[in-house]
Amino acid sequence: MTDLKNSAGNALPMLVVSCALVERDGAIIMHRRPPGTHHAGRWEFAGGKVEPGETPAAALTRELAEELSIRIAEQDLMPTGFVASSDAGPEGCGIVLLLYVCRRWTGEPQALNGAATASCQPAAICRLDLAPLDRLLVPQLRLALLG
Ligand SMILES: Nc1nc2c([nH]c(=O)n2[C@@H]2O[C@H](COP(=O)(O)OP(=O)(O)OP(=O)(O)O)[C@@H](O)[C@H]2O)c(=O)[nH]1
Repeated sequence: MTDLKNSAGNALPMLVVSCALVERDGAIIMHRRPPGTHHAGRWEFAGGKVEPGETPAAALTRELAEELSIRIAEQDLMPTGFVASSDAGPEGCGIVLLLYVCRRWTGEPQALNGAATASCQPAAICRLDLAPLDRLLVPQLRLALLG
């Protein structure tokens, strides 16, 4: 457990950003975590950790370039939902996972470093073997896509 605290005395969680990339037919591009990582083989919304000094949008832009080799513009990211867990995470530090929706990007998404991708209609996402926090985001995503 981390002993980092903010000025209110709360333990600082790891901040993680993720993105539902919505294709023209409404399918979402999902990402399967590569071998050797925490939750390897489970599906997630693409993204990753926010590094010190980064904004969430900048971190997501970087992660999508590194993870899927696509480019996005920060103004195309729509904040959509979040989940907070006090005990998830490889170091037990707690995690706040933010979800954005993005409908526009440049490049063809590619799975890199042993990962995989799949196009999945929103109604079918919950049938994937999802990482636990990503599963909690699915109802928020479906609500946002209805609007
Ligand atoms: N998306 C997601 N991440 C989770 C969940 N539970 C959990 O501990 N995490 C952690 O959140 C972090 C996600 O960041 P990441 O995708 O950049 O992590 P990584 O280990 O693949 O990359 P790294 O090589 O930069 O450490 C990882 O430490 C991962 O273990 C979960 O349910 N969903």
